[in-house]
Amino acid sequence: MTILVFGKTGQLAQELAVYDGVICLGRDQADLSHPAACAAAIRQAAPQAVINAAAYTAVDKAEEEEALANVINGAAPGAMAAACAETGIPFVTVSTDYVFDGSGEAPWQPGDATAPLNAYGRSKLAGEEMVRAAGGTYAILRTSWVVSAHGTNFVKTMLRLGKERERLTIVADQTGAPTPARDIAAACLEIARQLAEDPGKSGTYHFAGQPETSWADFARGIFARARVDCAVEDIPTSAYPTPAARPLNSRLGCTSLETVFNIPQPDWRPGLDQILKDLGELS
Ligand SMILES: NC(=O)C1=CN([C@@H]2O[C@H](COP(=O)(O)OP(=O)(O)OC[C@H]3O[C@@H](n4cnc5c(N)ncnc54)[C@H](OP(=O)(O)O)[C@@H]3O)[C@@H](O)[C@H]2O)C=CC1
Ligand SMILES: Cc1cn([C@H]2C[C@H](O)[C@@H](COP(=O)(O)OP(=O)(O)O[C@H]3O[C@@H](C)C(=O)[C@@H](O)[C@H]3O)O2)c(=O)[nH]c1=O
Ligand SMILES: [Mg+2]
Repeated sequence: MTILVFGKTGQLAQELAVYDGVICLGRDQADLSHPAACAAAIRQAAPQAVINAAAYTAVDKAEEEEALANVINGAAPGAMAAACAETGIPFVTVSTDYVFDGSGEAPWQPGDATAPLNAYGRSKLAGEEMVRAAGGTYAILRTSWVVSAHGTNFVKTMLRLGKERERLTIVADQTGAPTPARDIAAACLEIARQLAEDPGKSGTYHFAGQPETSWADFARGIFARARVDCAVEDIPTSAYPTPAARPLNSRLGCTSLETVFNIPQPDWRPGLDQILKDLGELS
């Protein structure tokens, strides 16, 4: 199966790039701030499926650049989905826990009401709506707290800060689950393959690691595994002000992905160990 991937340098894109039959388009080949160019790239490459692994992911900066975030996270996947619908191929795109308002303590299910707290979440939700409206074969895969050895993420930030400082204050009242980009890549490919066989599986699904944790406990776990000597002090979100508000409850209910696609939730702990090994922080 030939699969066209939007994104080349990002966490997910780099994990997809290692598979045979995957062609990754970087920003120089397809700029998502020009949605029509993304549609044209699909028509030109004539793949058997498309995965969108590119996005505007700078959550705080999006507050100042909401219009640009809306084009990259909204109109661009919309145009990709329309081009895929035209040519009759499956489209897989990735979305986020940040489409929810984070209320309550129950895991969010795919059909639950969305109410993003920030500009990034609104832009991702706009993308979801445009992808559904395109009327083709699609999967929207919402995930959370993506980590890998590549790009920028919480694991790499903690390793950097933890080596510089004796103590860090980390929010302890945001609950969710880290998700290794490597597992998301494998899931996206399996979903694309199954959608090509059965377009009836189209829909919105959740995919996150397990078990649930907080950012503070996750930081402690990273330091324990990598043997970094840095104390973590729990703080409430109110003590860590940021331009963008973040949801307190980021739990994602992932059972429908397992029922429909037979893709189980990964345990993020061996995934973290593999990332630390890839970074040379664990032998
Ligand atoms: N990171 C996370 O914690 C989470 C991510 N997600 C979603 O998962 C998906 C993958 O995220 P992740 O791999 O972490 O993202 P990254 O931030 O690691 O990478 C984003 C990618 O998008 C590309 N990109 C950004 N703007 C453009 C543009 N205008 N034209 C072309 N390419 C562009 C970047 O390219 P360049 O290097 O050139 O800027 C980069 O390759 C996204 O849909 C994201 O919203 C969901 C939940 C959590
Ligand atoms: C560096 C640092 C962060 N934090 C907090 C801030 C935040 O609530 C949490 C995680 O920080 P991050 O910068 O990784 O947060 P953020 O970039 O918002 O992470 C999100 O990215 C987008 C793209 C998503 O879709 C989400 O699923 C989620 O992964 O840790 C501290 O409390 N102390 C610290 O020293
Ligand atoms: Mg971030």
